[in-house]
Amino acid sequence: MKKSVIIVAGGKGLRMGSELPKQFLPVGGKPVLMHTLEVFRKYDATLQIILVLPKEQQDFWKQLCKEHGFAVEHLIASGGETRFHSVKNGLALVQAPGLVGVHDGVRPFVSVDVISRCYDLAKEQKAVIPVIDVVETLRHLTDGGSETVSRNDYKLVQTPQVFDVELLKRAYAQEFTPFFTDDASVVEAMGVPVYLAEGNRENIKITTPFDLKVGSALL
Ligand SMILES: Nc1ccn([C@@H]2O[C@H](COP(=O)(O)OP(=O)(O)OP(=O)(O)O)[C@@H](O)[C@H]2O)c(=O)n1
Ligand SMILES: C[C@](O)(CO)[C@H](O)COP(=O)(O)O
Repeated sequence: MKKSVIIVAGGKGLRMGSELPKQFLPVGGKPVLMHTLEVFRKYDATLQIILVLPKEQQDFWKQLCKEHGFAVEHLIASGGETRFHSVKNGLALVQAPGLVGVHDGVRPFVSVDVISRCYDLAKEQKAVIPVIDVVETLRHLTDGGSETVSRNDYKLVQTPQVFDVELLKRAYAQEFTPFFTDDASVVEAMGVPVYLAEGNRENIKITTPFDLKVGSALL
């Protein structure tokens, strides 16, 4: 079965606040994005990798690849206005039938085990996402104040989110709404259930300068 992954790195990184876009910041001597592509290549030597980058960053990325002797083969698609639009641009390069994963470029610490589990389960389940337990106490904000809710009723959602290609293409043909914060929410909007798989705690999304410090410690 043909397998692809769309690695989205088309965002602005506003919460990181760095001049260099966060996907290019060095962790352990090389850009975040190179770690991310490498772990997918390690998972499967034949996986089609599609990297989504803003148009204006594509030449810089190619230059970085030369400088680092980075040889992981991949296609490049252009970033869109939101994550939804970036995924849609990447998806245009994927052909059915098969499985396609969508992964945040800024999640370089996903494990090969988690990638493998999500693709394996997606052969049967069609829509699979990795999640982890909530380890802190959760409060829900109400009109008057706030109240404790059971953390056992919630999960934290990660990527890669893996789908049957034809299903994901149908999902992404829907009109965008701001409620679409990940790929599962887009698929669910068609009434299709999503299967939960175990993620890995190290699979953090590098969002703020604090996450970069955690990332360096994880290497
Ligand atoms: N228009 C967009 C917005 C986000 N993303 C990608 O989606 C992933 C998760 O988004 P997030 O961490 O929020 O990245 P940014 O949108 O860049 O960050 P911020 O919200 O702080 O600006 C990132 O890999 C980001 O590059 C994307 O491909 N295209
Ligand atoms: C897809 C995601 O990483 C799952 O946790 C998350 O929803 C991305 O959110 P963001 O708003 O782009 O940070």
